[in-house]
Amino acid sequence: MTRQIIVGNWKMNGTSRDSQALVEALLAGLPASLPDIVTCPPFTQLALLADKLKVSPIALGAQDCHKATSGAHTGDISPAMLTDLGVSYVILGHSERRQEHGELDETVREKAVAAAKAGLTPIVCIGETEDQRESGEHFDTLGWQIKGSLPDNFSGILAYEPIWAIGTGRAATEDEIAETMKFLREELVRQFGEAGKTLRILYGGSVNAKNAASILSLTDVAGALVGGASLNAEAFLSIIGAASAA
Ligand SMILES: O=C(CO)COP(=O)(O)O
Repeated sequence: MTRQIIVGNWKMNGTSRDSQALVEALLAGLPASLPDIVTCPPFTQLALLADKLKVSPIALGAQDCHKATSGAHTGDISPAMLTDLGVSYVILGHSERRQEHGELDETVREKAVAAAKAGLTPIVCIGETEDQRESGEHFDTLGWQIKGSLPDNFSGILAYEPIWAIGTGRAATEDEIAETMKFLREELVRQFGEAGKTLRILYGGSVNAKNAASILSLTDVAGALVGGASLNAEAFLSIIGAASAA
C-alpha cells in the first residue's frame, strides 16, 4: 500500500507571523507514522518556511509557476526560482487560477512540462462546475481537462476538485467521489497506458477533520488537497492522522 499524500493549499493566506505559528504547531503535533505531507503557502512565505522545514518531514509546495525559466514576465515566478528555494511540488491549474486568471488547459499543460523539467512534482487540478454536474456533463468536462492539461509522459499528481465543493463545506459524497475516481482512472489508463494505472489522484473540496478518514479510504484516492482546514493546525493534523491510518 503506497503512502497517502496530504497537501495543504493555504491560498492567499498567511503573514510571516501566522505562517511561522502554523508550521510550528504542525511540527509539534505530527504523529509517529506519517503520510507524505506538503504545505503550499503563498510565494511570500516560501523562503521563511524553506528554512523552518529544512529538516522536517513536511515538504514545500508552491501554488503556481510560470512556464519560462526567466525573462520579461512581470509578477511571475519560474520553476527554477522555486527549486532554488527548496520547493519540491507545485499546484497547477487550480480552478481559482482558471477562473480568476483565465488559465486554459493548454497553459496548465505547458506549466506542468516546465515544472517537471525543473524537478518539481506538478499537482494538476481539474474539476467540474455545479452546472456541469447537474446537467450530466461532468465526465465530459473532466475527460477534456485531463486530455488538455496533462502533458505526455506525465508523472506528477492529478487532483480532482469539484468546484462546487471548494470552500463550501459541502464535500462530494463518497459515492460521487468513488464514481469519479473510477472514471478518472479509466481516462488516465486510456491516455497513458500502463503508467496511467499508478498515477496518484487526490480529492479536494471541503476535506476536514470529520470527513477525511472516509474519503481517504476510498479506492483510488491517494490523498487529499486541503484548503481551509490546512490553515488550522489541529484540523490539518487530524487529516494527517486519518491518512496515516488509511
Ligand atoms: O481548493 C481547495 C484546495 O486546493 C479546497 O479548498 P477547501 O478545502 O477550502 O474546500
